[in-house]
Amino acid sequence: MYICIEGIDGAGKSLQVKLLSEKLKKCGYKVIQIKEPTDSEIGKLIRKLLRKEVNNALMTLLFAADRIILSEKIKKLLKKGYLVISDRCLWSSFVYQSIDIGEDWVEEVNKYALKPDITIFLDVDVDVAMKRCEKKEIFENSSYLNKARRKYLQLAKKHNFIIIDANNDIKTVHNEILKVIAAKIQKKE
Ligand SMILES: Nc1ncnc2c1ncn2[C@@H]1O[C@H](COP(=O)(O)OP(=O)(O)O)[C@@H](O)[C@H]1O
Ligand SMILES: Cc1cn([C@H]2C[C@H](O)[C@@H](COP(=O)(O)OP(=O)(O)O)O2)c(=O)[nH]c1=O
Repeated sequence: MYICIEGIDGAGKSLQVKLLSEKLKKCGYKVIQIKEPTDSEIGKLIRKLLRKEVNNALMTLLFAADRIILSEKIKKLLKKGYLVISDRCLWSSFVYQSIDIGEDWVEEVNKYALKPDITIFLDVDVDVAMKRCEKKEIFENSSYLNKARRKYLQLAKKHNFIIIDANNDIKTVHNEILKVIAAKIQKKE
């Protein structure tokens, strides 16, 4: 099963991916934790370019390329019975890249990227997220984050994301994620 945790910067994704992975490993599952952008050469280039204002079409293509390589790896892991838990996935491109250039082309270039079986959207108020963020990447300003949050909520409706209130404390959020995932895993077994 391919599980993705999504949300704006500061929602708590990387922390919750880690907590969920550790818990599921303790329960005896084979778990792989991943992240987008990845640590590949393309991922490294993306991180470098994120610090500059780069053409959005180029960023869309780079994110998609990074993701298509990753998708091939995920497919192999799923075949081996792993639970793959990701910090971000193609939905991040649907949110951040489509703000300027619309969703259709973003969807087209991500046609060959794997879609997660379950997407958990950590929904956090922008002011709470900003307080949690120390980094100053171009994405982290309040009007941008507000637009991104609204886009996530639209996608959540369309693609059945599970929405979790990420304003709550770390343990409460973790327990809610666990409840949802446990129910999905048991249903599949
Ligand atoms: N529910 C929470 N309550 C308070 N602080 C949190 C919570 N979740 C995450 N944090 C803290 O906020 C910061 C950003 O969390 P992180 O997991 O990196 O978010 P993201 O990956 O979504 O950007 C970290 O310092 C983390 O410890
Ligand atoms: C995966 C992905 C990330 N991003 C952006 C969102 C983030 O601001 C940035 C870096 O992602 P990330 O490392 O998750 O940021 P952070 O650790 O600060 O939460 O990349 C996109 O714009 N499109 C994408 O497809």
